[in-house]
Amino acid sequence: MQNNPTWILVVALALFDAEGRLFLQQRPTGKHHGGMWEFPGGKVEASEKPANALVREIAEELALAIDPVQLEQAFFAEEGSDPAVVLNLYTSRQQVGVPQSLEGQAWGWFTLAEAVGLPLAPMDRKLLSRFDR
Ligand SMILES: Nc1nc2c([nH]c(=O)n2[C@@H]2O[C@H](COP(=O)(O)OP(=O)(O)OP(=O)(O)O)[C@@H](O)[C@H]2O)c(=O)[nH]1
Repeated sequence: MQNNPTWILVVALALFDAEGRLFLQQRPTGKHHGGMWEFPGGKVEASEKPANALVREIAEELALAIDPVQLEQAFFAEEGSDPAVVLNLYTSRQQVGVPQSLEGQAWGWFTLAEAVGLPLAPMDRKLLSRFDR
């Protein structure tokens, strides 16, 4: 990978519970988009496959074991430059139990109508609008 990439790949998960509610978490203040609500996930590291990066991020952030077989590719979004962030969103309806916020973020399960009322990271708002309500 080049030292100054023009884009970075971020993987994120739209995780739905049995009632069709969506899991979202709040970004820590002080980080890019601090205080905004987002899908769990993070940057894909060099030499990592995107789905494996997502499984790793969800384990690190929420102590949840996501089954890659239950991941479905959903939508892409792109934002900014130098580098552009390309967000690859997956969905899963795997029933996971209660997440543990290992990094201390607030989190919750939201209907899509509730989710759009939250302060969302801009790409997340675009991505959410793609789901049927
Ligand atoms: N994880 C995640 N990142 C998102 C979302 N939407 C969005 O714009 N981003 C942006 O994508 C980038 C991902 O950064 P991250 O901080 O979550 O990734 P990370 O944990 O691997 O990185 P770190 O080592 O910098 O903490 C940030 O610029 C973040 O603001 C989203 O829904 N989930």
